[in-house]
Amino acid sequence: LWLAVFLGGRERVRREEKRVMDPENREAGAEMKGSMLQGGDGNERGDYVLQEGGTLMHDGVPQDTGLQSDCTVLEDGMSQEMEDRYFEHEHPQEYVALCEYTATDETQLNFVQGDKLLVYKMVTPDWVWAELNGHQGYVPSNHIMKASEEVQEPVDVWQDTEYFGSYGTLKVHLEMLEDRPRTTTYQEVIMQNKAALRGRVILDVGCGTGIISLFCGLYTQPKSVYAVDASEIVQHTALVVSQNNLQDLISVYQQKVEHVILPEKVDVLISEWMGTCLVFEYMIESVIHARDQWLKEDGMMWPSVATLHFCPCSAARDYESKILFWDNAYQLDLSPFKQVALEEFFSKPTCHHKVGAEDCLSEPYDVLRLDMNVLQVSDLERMTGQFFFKVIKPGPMHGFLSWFSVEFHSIEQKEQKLELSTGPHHPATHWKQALFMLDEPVEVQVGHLVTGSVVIQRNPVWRRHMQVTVSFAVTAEGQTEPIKIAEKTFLIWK
Ligand SMILES: C[S@@+](CC[C@H](N)C(=O)[O-])C[C@H]1O[C@@H](n2cnc3c(N)ncnc32)[C@H](O)[C@@H]1O
Repeated sequence: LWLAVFLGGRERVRREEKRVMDPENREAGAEMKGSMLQGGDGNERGDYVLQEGGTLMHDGVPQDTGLQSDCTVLEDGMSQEMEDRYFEHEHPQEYVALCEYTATDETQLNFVQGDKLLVYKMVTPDWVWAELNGHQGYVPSNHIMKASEEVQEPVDVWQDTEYFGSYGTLKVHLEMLEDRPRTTTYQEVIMQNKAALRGRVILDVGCGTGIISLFCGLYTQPKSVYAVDASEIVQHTALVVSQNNLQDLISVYQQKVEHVILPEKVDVLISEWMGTCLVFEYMIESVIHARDQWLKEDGMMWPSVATLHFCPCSAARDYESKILFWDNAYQLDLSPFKQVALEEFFSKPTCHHKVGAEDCLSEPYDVLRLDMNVLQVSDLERMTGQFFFKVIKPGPMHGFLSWFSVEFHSIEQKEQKLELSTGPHHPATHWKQALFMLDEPVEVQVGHLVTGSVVIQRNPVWRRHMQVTVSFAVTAEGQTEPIKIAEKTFLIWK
């Protein structure tokens, strides 16, 4: 659900620009005598001479300093125009000294490593005019770097600020609470296991408003419930717990579950962690960490199993409105926009999309089945599933529809389970379905086979994101040569 906020939110931009310092240059002492500037390393920089009249000479060649040639040189080596220009019109910028520097005359500044200097102007490629502790003077440019570059801001590859920020708003939680198929499934699981939960310790990973913990407190008599969430919403959750007089049973922690220290191990770990295409957001990783850290050996995971389903489908309305539209609009051929439209509309799945069950062209196929008791974090990097569809309804196959379901195993009756499905044959949930549109439809007939694979590759940098590659072949009944072979990769969302 974070997605909606994320898409509208501000993305962090990784700073590509990085100043590379040459340690030899940095260490080399620069000399300056009077108005003569000398390059510190004595190599390419040569000699600079600021002549009367303001002309800066480099190895005898006049340099363009951006100054008028008829400006007058002041006693300290600065021209009047420099002063005007630097001090009245330029905004000084903060720089940091990379190492110590001892001035070789009174027009230069002394400084030590870490000093913060205000730089007014780059006078030559090697010298800047700067200020330190109220004194102004020349500073060799290879001894300093911009303060903003000083410490590379660590990139938040989990985007936790935005992520937990979005879960800190009530709008997101209201949408989840209003999703009755979702919320009542968790309620039912707890009620059905009421007897087995008596005296047990429960961990609610990502408790949000606390609804699951509150159900546990209300319907069962657990020993204790630990409700953990890193978003600010839990400040209110703690009040709600007291308001319902459940503070002796439920303890609320505002922390990432990876960092929480609980007083004891737990019998049951319950969490609502599922995202688009089951795993987007990769909160599942936090659940696995919590399981390994806090669940007793024979403890119960809820959900116990999570399954991703795919199904070939028609989506004529989407294809017509987004792609065919460009063939003829207002009696004009706008088809050159079709390629742009494919990129813009169909390079990512259409999420939270409701496709009718009547648009499914075959029975769905379980492409991934995750056993939450044994799943490892390393399994999440690349997940591959196969599909094998037999077409039961003819039509244009515009793409694949995907959704997930989760199972909750009973604590006492091993065979009994409760299921929450987000598919088109079940009551709509806030997840709806994800539609993976092909670039062009394939006509399929009853009996055709659509076989292939789905690969979910987690983004190696942005840990909440992934790409989904669907490869498939369509083969007519009784034939061996496919009518169509294709592959398409979709981003969710980076
Ligand atoms: C999908 S919401 C579910 C909220 C609530 N359990 C419910 O059913 O209404 C997921 C919640 O998990 C929290 N969360 C995600 N990752 C977490 C982590 N690593 N540690 C703690 N909380 C986390 C989020 O802040 C969010 O409130």
